[in-house]
Amino acid sequence: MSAERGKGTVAIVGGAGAVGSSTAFTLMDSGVVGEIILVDIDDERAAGEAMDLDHGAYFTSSVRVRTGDYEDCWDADLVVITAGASQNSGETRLELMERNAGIFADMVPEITAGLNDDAVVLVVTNPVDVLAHVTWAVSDLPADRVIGSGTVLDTARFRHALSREFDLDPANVHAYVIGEHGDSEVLVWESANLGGVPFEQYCAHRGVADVDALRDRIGDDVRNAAYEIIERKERTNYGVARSVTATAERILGDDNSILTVSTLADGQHGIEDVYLSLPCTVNRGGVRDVLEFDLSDAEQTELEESAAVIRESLDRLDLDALAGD
Ligand SMILES: NC(=O)C1=CN([C@@H]2O[C@H](COP(=O)(O)OP(=O)(O)OC[C@H]3O[C@@H](n4cnc5c(N)ncnc54)[C@H](O)[C@@H]3O)[C@@H](O)[C@H]2O)C=CC1
Ligand SMILES: CC(=O)C(=O)O
Repeated sequence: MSAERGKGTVAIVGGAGAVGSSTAFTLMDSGVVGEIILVDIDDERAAGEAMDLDHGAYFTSSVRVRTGDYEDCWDADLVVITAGASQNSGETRLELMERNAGIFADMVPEITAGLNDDAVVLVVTNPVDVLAHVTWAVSDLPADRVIGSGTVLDTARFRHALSREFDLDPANVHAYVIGEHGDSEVLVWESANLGGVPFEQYCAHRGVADVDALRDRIGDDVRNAAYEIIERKERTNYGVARSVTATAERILGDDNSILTVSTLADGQHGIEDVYLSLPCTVNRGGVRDVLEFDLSDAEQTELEESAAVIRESLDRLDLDALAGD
């Protein structure tokens, strides 16, 4: 790691925006980061955010926060990309694709041209699966070092909903959301468990009368969470900041943690050559391995449909042209 005191350097591209600056704020408390570099085309706002954040370092940690340009990413251990347009109320994540793919095609080669060999790039901008794929395609980076923030946030929303429903410590809730970070995401009930007790068995234990209705209600809440928040405050930033910080901590801490980040599927569950979220072991090298696990037949079909949604979007982009081939 390159930063002072053996801690990591994180560059946040889009760092003056709501998600980027909120992520910088939460990263400052992580204990694994020594320097945060905010990179943004809005130089003035980035400078203001960096000053404001850096003053807070007095109270929390020895993290230094400063601004930089794309070349400053080259010294980073982790580059988080939050740059680009965000959804308006009622807009889907996929509707941002054309706007943000163009930005990525211009920006990513400059960010990655001189990147550390062992740096990891974590894409957050939506539609995150498509843009992680674009980042990989327009750079020379190996796929295991290009990660999308994926459904880490959706998995947190799912676990949060279950823990609130049953008034249970979230640490005892084990459940994943996989597939697209978007409307076609898949809540995996087949392996969901509360303290090791399978979901349906736990529902019986707690006297849940209509398990299907509970599944539907929680599924709708998790899938629509971002729409509900954006309708009220125009954006989501705090939940995602915490989920990106948690992912950054696991990467920089070399933790071998299992997270549902977006990765290039390589035959898992019969899916190939598309970035989507599956449970992955994450460490300093990025994605170490991708897990396959039990899905019901319906969940397997939903996952295939989710992969098809992402694939159709990718097919609308000319990846070769974006890569300048
Ligand atoms: N993956 C996830 O779980 C989530 C993703 N998002 C996505 O994050 C993205 C950012 O959202 P917000 O921060 O709310 O938007 P924002 O508009 O507040 O910030 C975007 C920032 O990107 C900067 N920017 C634009 N083009 C740039 C370029 N070429 N180089 C450097 N900086 C550039 C802008 O100046 C701005 O400061 C959106 O695409 C949003 O949908 C938001 C929440 C959750
Ligand atoms: C905006 C977005 O992707 C989210 O909050 O899930």
